[in-house]
Amino acid sequence: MIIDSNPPLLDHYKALLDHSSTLQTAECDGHFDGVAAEECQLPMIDLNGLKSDEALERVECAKAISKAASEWGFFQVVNHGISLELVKKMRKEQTKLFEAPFEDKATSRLLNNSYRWGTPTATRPSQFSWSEAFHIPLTKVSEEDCYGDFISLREPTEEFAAAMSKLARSLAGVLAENLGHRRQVFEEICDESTCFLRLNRYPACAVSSEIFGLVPHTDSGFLTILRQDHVGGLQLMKDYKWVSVKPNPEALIVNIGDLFQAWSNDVFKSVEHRVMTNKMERYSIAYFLCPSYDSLIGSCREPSVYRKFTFRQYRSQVQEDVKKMGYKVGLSRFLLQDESTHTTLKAMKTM
Ligand SMILES: C=C1C[C@]23C[C@@]1(O)CC[C@H]2[C@@]12CC[C@H](O)[C@@](C)(C(=O)O1)[C@H]2[C@@H]3C(=O)O
Ligand SMILES: O=C(O)CCC(=O)C(=O)O
Ligand SMILES: [Fe+2]
Repeated sequence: MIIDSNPPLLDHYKALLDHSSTLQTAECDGHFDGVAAEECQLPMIDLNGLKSDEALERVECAKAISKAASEWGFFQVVNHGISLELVKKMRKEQTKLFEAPFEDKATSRLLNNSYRWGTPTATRPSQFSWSEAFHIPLTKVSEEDCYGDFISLREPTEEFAAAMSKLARSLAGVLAENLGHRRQVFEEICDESTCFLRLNRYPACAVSSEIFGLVPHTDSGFLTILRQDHVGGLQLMKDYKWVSVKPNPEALIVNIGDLFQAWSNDVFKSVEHRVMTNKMERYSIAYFLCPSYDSLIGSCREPSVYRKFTFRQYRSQVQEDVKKMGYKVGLSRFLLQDESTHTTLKAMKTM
């Protein structure tokens, strides 16, 4: 059996796994239904439509984006303006970074000291994340000092982050406009202070195919753009079932985050997703478009489903819940009505 020891995921989780007589996986916790998830074709949007000379084509493209954001919460885009050459350069440098010895990644203050691995707070297998990541704040992307011995990562990261940022803002603008708002509304509340790039690596996992690469969650920000490699493993909730997203080398995946769901008053959906492990390692990069900490997120329509809150309040509530309960409760914490009922239902679901 090939066990990846960088990072030392197995050493860390062994005690929890050893606890049960059989290998206790997330299935035993009721998180797997025992049926292989069906592969789905996410709505595919050709972004050339937004630049068309024909007004009708531009409108149709914008409508297709909004439809996908409200029916799926997820879609994929092609002709997004990020070249395959840049994606390949990024992958090469990302691989070099993660291949570094564990101690270097964990202790050398790399990339704003943003290295994370596994789930330190996990008390049972369903809470494991068999993965490692760097969260690079956009404000740090250009700082040479952040890169240490990995300075060749700086140039592609800078270019990649700028392109993802432009794309995320443009998509958020289209979605806002389709709800009757100004395209610039997100330009005004999103600055670089909270947006970040997350470099993910999911090591090969020979322990069980039923351990998560990344535990089920919704993203907290406005919008996420993801580049996944050819391995696959991303699954999302569609019509109360987990479905797998087929990798497409030319496409980027876009998903709505909690704050966009709140802002749109539940028109756009922040959908739960997770990453399954594989016998092959997998890489991905996600860009998170977030508002500055103190901007107030209210609903763009009345009557509002959620009370107004800032991103700072939302983040600290998520962190508090994860610390206290081991999972994120999320948006239902901020519902104006039936607050306690929703929180209880969500808690029961994740038990
Ligand atoms: C334990 C957790 C931290 C996390 C929310 C979660 O319940 C499950 C996934 C985590 C994740 C992964 C992607 C993003 O980086 C993140 C900010 C998110 O929205 O979900 C983190 C959460 C977090 O650290 O707040
Ligand atoms: O790696 C993936 O496919 C998904 C990553 C993800 O969901 C996240 O970083 O929030
Ligand atoms: Fe996510």
